[in-house]
Amino acid sequence: MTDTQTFWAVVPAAGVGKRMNANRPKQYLELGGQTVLEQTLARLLQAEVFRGIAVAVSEEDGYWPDLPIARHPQIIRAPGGKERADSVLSALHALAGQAATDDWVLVHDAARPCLTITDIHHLIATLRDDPIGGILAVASHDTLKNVQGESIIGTLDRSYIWRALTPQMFRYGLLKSALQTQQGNPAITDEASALELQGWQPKIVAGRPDNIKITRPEDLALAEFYRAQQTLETTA
Ligand SMILES: Nc1ccn([C@@H]2O[C@H](COP(=O)(O)OP(=O)(O)OP(=O)(O)O)[C@@H](O)[C@H]2O)c(=O)n1
Ligand SMILES: C[C@](O)(CO)[C@H](O)COP(=O)(O)O
Repeated sequence: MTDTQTFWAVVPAAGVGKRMNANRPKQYLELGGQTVLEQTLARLLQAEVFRGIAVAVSEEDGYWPDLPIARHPQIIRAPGGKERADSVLSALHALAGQAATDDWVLVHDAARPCLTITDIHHLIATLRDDPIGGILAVASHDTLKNVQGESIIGTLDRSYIWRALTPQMFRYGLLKSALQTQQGNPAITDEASALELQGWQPKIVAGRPDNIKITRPEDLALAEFYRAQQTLETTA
């Protein structure tokens, strides 16, 4: 195991949060006395493994400059893109000249503030000597149905079905190349799908199911609950 590897984080934070239906993009909603984005970045900084964190924020976004964390020495701002994959690629471009081809990049959604330091360290420890990389994910524990309209047309074999989370951890050069090749492809909703379409088979690493993505209004209270539970765990 080489201890001289370098790790970067990329945080796509340029979405508008349509499904949240709030008065501002969901990453700027209040959570635990700060914004969701600040809480997510705090978890990444607390892991004490990243050389730098590139955050993709919308150009029109008036909220970002007012956040104290925007001036943190490890934070690098990048312009957001039309889709999440474009924002991630933009953040990778912002690391050009600093990140080496074989450096690791962990891409983590700004909308996932319940990520634990333990899961960051677990993902890195599991994949740091892997040639490709992989993702945190959660195995499905429910029966899953294939549906057309309002009718069930089949039942999926759930032993093959996992829910992808973030961070998704890949080598800088490989990830940048895959996202550039797949730019504009609407099927690319995470980093792993871009690698898959290039013929790679990223690894799955079991992560905590409370690492939820704040997507709909009810998710904010759930995130508050999970973070409170995590605090109890760490102080027990
Ligand atoms: N053009 C985009 C779209 C999304 N994201 C980010 O990608 C993460 C996951 O995306 P999602 O949950 O879909 O966020 P939104 O696109 O904002 O949500 P919605 O689809 O409801 O608008 C979020 O942190 C979001 O800010 C981004 O950086 N750039
Ligand atoms: C990257 C991701 O969070 C993995 O589950 C998910 O694909 C993001 O999808 P979204 O539609 O951009 O929220």
